Amino acid sequence: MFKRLGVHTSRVSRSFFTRHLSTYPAGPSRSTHIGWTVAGGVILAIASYETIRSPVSLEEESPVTVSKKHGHTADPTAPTEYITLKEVAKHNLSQDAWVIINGKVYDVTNFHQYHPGGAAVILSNAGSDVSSLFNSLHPPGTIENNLSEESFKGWVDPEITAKAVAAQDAEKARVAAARGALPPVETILGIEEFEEAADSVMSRQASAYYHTGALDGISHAGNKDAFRKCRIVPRVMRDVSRVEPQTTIFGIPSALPIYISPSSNALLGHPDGELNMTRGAAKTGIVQGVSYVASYPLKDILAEKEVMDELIGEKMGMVFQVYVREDREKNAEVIREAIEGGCQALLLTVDSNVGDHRQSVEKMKGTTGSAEEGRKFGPFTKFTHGPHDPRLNWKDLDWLKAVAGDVPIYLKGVSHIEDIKIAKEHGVKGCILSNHGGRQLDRARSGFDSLRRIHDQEPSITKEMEIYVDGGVRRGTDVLMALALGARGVGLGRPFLFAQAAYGEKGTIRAVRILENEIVTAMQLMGISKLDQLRPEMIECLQEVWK
Ligand SMILES: Cc1cc2nc3c(=O)[nH]c(=O)nc-3n(C[C@H](O)[C@H](O)[C@H](O)COP(=O)(O)O)c2cc1C
Repeated sequence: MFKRLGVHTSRVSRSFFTRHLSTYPAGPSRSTHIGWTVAGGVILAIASYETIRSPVSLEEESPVTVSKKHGHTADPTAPTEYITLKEVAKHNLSQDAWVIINGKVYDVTNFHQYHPGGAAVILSNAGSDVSSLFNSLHPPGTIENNLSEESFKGWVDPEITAKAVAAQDAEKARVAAARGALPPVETILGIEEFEEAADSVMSRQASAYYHTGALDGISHAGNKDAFRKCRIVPRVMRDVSRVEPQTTIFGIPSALPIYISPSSNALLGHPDGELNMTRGAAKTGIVQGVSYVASYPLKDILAEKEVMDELIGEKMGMVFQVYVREDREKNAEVIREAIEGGCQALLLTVDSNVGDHRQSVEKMKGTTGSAEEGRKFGPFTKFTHGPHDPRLNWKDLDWLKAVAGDVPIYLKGVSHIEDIKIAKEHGVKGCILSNHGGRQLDRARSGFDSLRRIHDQEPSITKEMEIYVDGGVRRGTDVLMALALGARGVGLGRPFLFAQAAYGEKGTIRAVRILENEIVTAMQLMGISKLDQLRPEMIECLQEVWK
């Protein structure tokens, strides 16, 4: 539910978090209550992503008291008073909303409107225990990164939540066993095989979050289909004993024409989250795209980059993806932090000016929305969309350019050829043709189909500015087909999320190695030894019926 936001993020220090850990009530359920731990200054996720709703009901609770004394306080720092479920239940309004998360009560009245997943899910659960829902979708660190210290209202008696805690522990044990049962990473032979491995170690909700597309999933499925429509016409009898798959991506030298497309919430899959990708990208020489809403704090990712730079003896490739928020000042602060930390380009995501619309994930949250009668919207009703800013428009590029200084800007999520031309006029370095992995506008054309369209209509564009593609790329041949039609490189989102979820850093490296092998072999079989020998004539695609 919660993610880092521009507003109300008065960052609570780690000491706030650890203090709360250390004051957690003593007693039998203490060791089973918390799904998080702190190691070496880094918060490690061992949160269980269980599907349970708390089995606690109001009926199970003792009288209407606001608090009750706890009898066994062996730990002098343990709370002696608890907030009753009945008291929490009273705070179930948008102007007064409390929730229970892992035995702690939080006031989210000033937060719910900024919740990236929408206010509705918080409000429909206000006044209740949302631990299972929360744990299944949020990485550790979420609370302290988003809620102020004052939001913490107190504790719920651990005896009351013991059943829910036990269920979460069972899930933790299941995940540990599933990780132990994973086959060696070297047995993964194609990047799509990571999905099954990752699904076995993730909760149903976390898997759904990674897999899902918007609404009917037409764009999501269409992304892979777009590549299936095409065939390669290889050349023969050429010396391909030496092959060079190297190129530059976003102006950064890259071992391969691929990059890790920025994706949020890597921590949902693995305790090291985005750091797995930082390490994997550095060690294989490809570029990592870091999401504006990465689950690890940006400063931790940048610190890991520094470690990697030292290790590999050069600057690893890292670019920062930008979401424009209503609070531009806070926005600028985050972007400057990324640049100062060594990010070499900015990818401005332009297909997400409002939040997503993913029915399958919504279903799991159990939100119902409104069923009130009456006309809700008039012409040009002003909508609020959580942290996204629906005002985003071309003029914002002047603001971003001023913040970026010399750092080049690329637009991520472009489909229409006219938008590419406007972007060029605004001094943007390049565009990423993408429909956000089919997660935003369902039925939006795939990035690869947009590339084909450009190639048909105005192929010179790919010479005038850098064009990238993402969405549905799963094989080395997909990469080469995109390059043959004018792309400089391609991004992969889900494959790296799943790879790191199942195998951590090793998964990221293995995914790169698999793609490297496929790219090099396909280049040889196509009769080319360098990427610039790829030609559009080597690709033939089924034409759409309307052509
Ligand atoms: C779970 C998930 C989270 C994502 N988060 C972001 C994000 O924070 N910012 C962004 O610009 N794109 C995000 N994307 C989109 C990816 O960058 C990329 O466009 C997409 O995943 C490409 O499609 P693919 O998954 O088929 O490779 C996300 C995608 C997924 C699957």
